[in-house]
Amino acid sequence: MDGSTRVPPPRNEPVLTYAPGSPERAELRTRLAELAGAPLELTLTLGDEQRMAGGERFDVVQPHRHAAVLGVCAQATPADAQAAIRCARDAAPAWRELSPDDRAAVFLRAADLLAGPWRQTLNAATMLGQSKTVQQAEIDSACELADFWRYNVHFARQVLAEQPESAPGTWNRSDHRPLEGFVYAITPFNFTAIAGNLPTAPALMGNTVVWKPAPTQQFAAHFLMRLLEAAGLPPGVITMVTGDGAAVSEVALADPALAGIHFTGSTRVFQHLWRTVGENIGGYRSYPRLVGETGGKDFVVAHPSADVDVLRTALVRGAFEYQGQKCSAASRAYVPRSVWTRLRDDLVDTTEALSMGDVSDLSHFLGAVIDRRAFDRLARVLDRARSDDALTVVAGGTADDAEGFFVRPTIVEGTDPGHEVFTTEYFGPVLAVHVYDDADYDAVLTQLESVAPYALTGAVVARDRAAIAAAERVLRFAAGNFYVNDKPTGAVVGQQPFGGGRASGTNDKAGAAQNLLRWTSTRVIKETFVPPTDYRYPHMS
Ligand SMILES: NC(=O)c1ccc[n+]([C@@H]2O[C@H](COP(=O)([O-])OP(=O)(O)OC[C@H]3O[C@@H](n4cnc5c(N)ncnc54)[C@H](O)[C@@H]3O)[C@@H](O)[C@H]2O)c1
Ligand SMILES: N[C@@H](CCC=O)C(=O)O
Repeated sequence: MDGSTRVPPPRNEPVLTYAPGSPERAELRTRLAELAGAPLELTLTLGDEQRMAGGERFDVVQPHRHAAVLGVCAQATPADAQAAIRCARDAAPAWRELSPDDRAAVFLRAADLLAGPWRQTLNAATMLGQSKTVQQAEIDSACELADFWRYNVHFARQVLAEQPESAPGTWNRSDHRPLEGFVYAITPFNFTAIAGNLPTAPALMGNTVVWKPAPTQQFAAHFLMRLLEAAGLPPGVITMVTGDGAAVSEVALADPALAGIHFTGSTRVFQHLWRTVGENIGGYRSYPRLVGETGGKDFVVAHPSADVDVLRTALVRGAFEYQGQKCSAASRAYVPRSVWTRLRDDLVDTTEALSMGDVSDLSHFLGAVIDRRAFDRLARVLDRARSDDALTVVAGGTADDAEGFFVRPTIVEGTDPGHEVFTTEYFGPVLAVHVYDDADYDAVLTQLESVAPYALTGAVVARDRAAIAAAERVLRFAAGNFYVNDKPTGAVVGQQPFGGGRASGTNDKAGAAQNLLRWTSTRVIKETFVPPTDYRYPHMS
């Protein structure tokens, strides 16, 4: 990656179909049965040591069958966090001295292992632990993660190759150093790919990392760590700590060597981390880089010229795939009355027919929401919606936790576009619809632009080019990823670099050169070949 070698050109990992009779389907079924049948100890990884964290133990279960335990995990204690930071510090000199090509090779090998022999392990772990259907697991834990690793190597090469001009008689060089200290990567439950990307992107740039996965993603995170080891990641480059992170943050955010935070999760937690760093700012060796991709209240706005079939598909897939638990999920839609008249019954029937259940049965479109907390929160949202005169529940509206945390895909019609259903992130399968008079398209664009604090994803569905152009113009700052005649989910690494602004994050675009730049601290070296030997300038004579 110093410019003298060629790296394999990146390509997006093809999405396998898992159609009946396919070899990938058979292999996945075997792996699902194996992983479901053998509960694991979900340990910390501290250098070459794996042991249970010292705090309270808890079970990691299948969300769609909450009696089925996948493993036992434990809360990391402050002492565990200190041990992790020590590992990161000890591993740093050798890792940053390794050539960029050698570091890149680890992640290119990890990508090939993932796309090949490890594919069904990561898919099965993600399906069982996070209740993803096979389609949702395949685009996440197999394809997107392999893409992150391959494209990051490609983009890192561009970052490292970036060099300044040199005037005659001088040679200027940029030395893209890693940060001085450790990076703290904190990852969400909903994407195994994000869990894999957040610690490895800073590591690729020469940093060592303390990684804390979400407890509800810990099952797949465990296998991810094993995969990185199999790919040749040296011990200590990424240490993995388990649990909810409170004790880890107490230690990590107070450590003078905290060099950066790579976070994805809720706006509330990111703001808490940022605030704590602010309070401790005088105590760090350098200013920690704060990179966070957070919540969303993502919109689909339809114009009277919209194709109803395109709109219906964008809404069903955009709102309900993975139970609406994507930061990018369509959670509010603005539909002109003439289109709603033709769309409503069909959309409701399609939604009511979506099959939901244990994701090991590959025929389902939906699984369960992630845990008891999410279930209770969403059940309360549905209760409120049913008793609110300003809202009409037109599809779904029920939840059942007898076997798993199941929430029916729900559509709520709301007359007031300033209502909470159009502004609050619920992070579940709840789509709010506002029906507007056809003549009010421009006013609707203006209203939806800033009614919610977020600016992550959004989509316009229209055939009229002027309507598309108006949406692009008016909504320029309302989304970091904007879609025309498509659902607002499913960004592909290398094609739609992902991230949003406002309360949705720092928009450092995961899987792009912009993100990798944040994990470097550039030193510029100027060398003068024939230096001056007299301090005086000509104008002084
Ligand atoms: N913008 C994006 O790219 C993106 C992607 C995925 C998810 N998200 C957002 O993530 C949220 C859902 O994910 P979640 O429920 O896992 O989010 P969350 O904020 O509850 O948790 C995220 C991570 O932070 C950890 N955490 C919480 N408090 C902590 C603390 N004090 N110290 C250290 N770690 C702490 C959690 O254990 C978890 O690992 C939604 O708001 C969603 O929009 C955003
Ligand atoms: N990058 C994903 C969303 C990640 C957040 O949950 C998408 O584009 O759907």
